[in-house]
Amino acid sequence: MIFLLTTFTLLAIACALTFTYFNAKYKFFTSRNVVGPKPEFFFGNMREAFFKRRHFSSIIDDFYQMYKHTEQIIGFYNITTPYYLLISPDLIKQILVKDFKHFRNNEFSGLSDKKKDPVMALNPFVMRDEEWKEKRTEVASGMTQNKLKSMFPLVQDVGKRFAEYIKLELNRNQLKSFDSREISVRYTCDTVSSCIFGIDGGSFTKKESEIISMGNKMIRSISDAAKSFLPKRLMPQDVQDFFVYLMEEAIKYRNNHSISRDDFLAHIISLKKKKDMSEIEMVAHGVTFFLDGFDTSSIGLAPIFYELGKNKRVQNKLREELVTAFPNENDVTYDKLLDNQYLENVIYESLRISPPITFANRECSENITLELNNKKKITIEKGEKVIIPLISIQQDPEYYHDPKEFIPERYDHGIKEYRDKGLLFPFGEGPRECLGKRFALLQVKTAIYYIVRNFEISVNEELTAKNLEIDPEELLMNVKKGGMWLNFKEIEC
Ligand code: HEM
Repeated sequence: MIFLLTTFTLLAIACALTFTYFNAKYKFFTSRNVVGPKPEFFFGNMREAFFKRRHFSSIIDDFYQMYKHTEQIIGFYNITTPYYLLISPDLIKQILVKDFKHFRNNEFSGLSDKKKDPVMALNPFVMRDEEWKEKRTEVASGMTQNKLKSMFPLVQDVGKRFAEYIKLELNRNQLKSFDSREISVRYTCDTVSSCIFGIDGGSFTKKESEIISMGNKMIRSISDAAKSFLPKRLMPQDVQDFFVYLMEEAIKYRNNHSISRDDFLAHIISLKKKKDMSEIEMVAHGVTFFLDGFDTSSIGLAPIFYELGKNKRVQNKLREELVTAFPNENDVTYDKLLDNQYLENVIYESLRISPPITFANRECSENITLELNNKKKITIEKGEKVIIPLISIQQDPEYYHDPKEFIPERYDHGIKEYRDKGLLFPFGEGPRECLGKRFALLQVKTAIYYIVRNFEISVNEELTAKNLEIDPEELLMNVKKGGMWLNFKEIEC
C-alpha cells in the first residue's frame, strides 16, 4: 500500500513538474507581447508535423495566412522551442540584408561536430561567424563567371546525354513514364560529377550509379541529424571515404595528364597551394558543391518539367524562343543561354511556386530591437530563432495574381522588381544567399534547353496526384509526395 501511494505521489509530482515546465516554456511569447497561435501541451504548434501528417512549411503557411493582415511578426512553438515567424517582406529584407550582422548564422550552424565530421563541418551552410565567412569566400571564388564559362561545355555535354538517355528509354518502351525528380537527379549528379571530379557519374548508363547512392546516403544522414537538432555525424564514414577517394583520383588524373582547365577542381588545387589546405578541406569544398548541385538543383529542376508539361502554351512559347535564339547547336553559348529572358522567367516562375527550400531560418547573434509599423517594438535576443516563410510570400495573392498559376510573363518587366521588394527569393537573400545560385541556373537552363528542344512533355495525370503536396517526411526540402510523372514524345525542331 505504501509502495502504491509513494508511486502515485511521485507520478503526480512528475506530471505536475512536466506540466509546469511546458507551461513556463509557452509563456515566452506572451511575456514579450508577441501574438501567435495557441500552443498545446508537448507539441507546441507542431503536432501534425510531429506525426508527419503535414510538412512543417504547410503548417507555417497556416499561421502566415491567419496573421498576414494584422501582424508583421508572430511567434509559434516547435515542441518547446519558440520561433519568430516573419510575415512582412520589409521586415524580412531588414533581417536578411540590412541587419545581417545580427542574424549572420542559421539554425543549422554548429549542427555538425568538427572532430567527428570533418568534411560536413566545413560546409558553409553549417558554419558560423568568421569561419563561415572564410569558407564561403573560398568556395564562392571557385564559381566566378569565368570558371562557370569554362565548365559550360561539361554541363552541355551532360545535357546532350540527358536527351539521349530519354530517347534510348523511349526506344525501349514508347509508353514509359518518367518520374521528374528521378531523371533530374541523374542529370544533376552527372553535371556535378563532371565539374568537380572530372568523371562520368554513370547516371545515364547504370540503374543506380555509386555516386548517386552515396549522395542519397549522405542526404538521408543529414536529414536524420537535422530532425534531431543535436550535434551528430552528418556524413557516414563510408561516404566520406568514397569522396576522399574520388578527390584523390581526380587530382592524380589531372596532374598525370597535365590537364589545364579553369574549373572548380583547378580552384581547389590552387587553394591547396595558396593556403596549404589539408586534404579534408579540399574534399569538403568538393562535397559542398556536390551536395547542393546534386540534391537541391534536382529538386528545383523537377517541377519545371512538370509545369511545362501542364502548360502547353508556355512550353510551346519557350520552344519557339529557344529555336529562334539558337537556330543551330553552335549558337548555344554560355552568355546567350544565360541571358535568355523567357527561359529565366520560366525558371523563376517554377521556383516561385515550388522553391526547393521552402523556408529560410536565422539565429540571432546580437540582440536587436525591431520597430514595427504600429510603433510596437520587439526585442529579439541572442540565440533566438527566426523563420522566413519563402513559399508563403511567393504564393501570396496580395503580391501575385493567380498565385497557383504558372505565368512566366509576370516577369516581362523584370524579375528584379520582385526581388527588390522581397517577394521572390528562392535562393534566399543577403550575404547568406545561396552560394551556388549561378551554377544552379546554368545547370537548370542547360537541361531545359536540351529537353524542350528534343521532346514534347506532358504530365501523366494517372500517376501524378491532382493536388501535389510536399512530402511530410522531408524536413526542409520541397519534394512532392508520390512524384511528378511525365511522358515524353520525341520531336524534331
Ligand atoms: C535550384 C537550385 C538551388 C536553390 C533553389 C537553392 C536555394 C538555396 C537557399 C534558399 C539557400 C539558403 C539561403 C538563406 O539561408 O538565405 C541556399 C544555401 C546554400 N546553397 Fe543553394 N540552392 C540551389 C542550388 C545550389 C547549388 C548548385 C549549390 C552549390 C554548387 C548551392 C550551394 C549552397 C550553399 C553552400 C548554401 C549555404 C550558403 C551559406 O549559408 O552561406 N546551392 N541555397
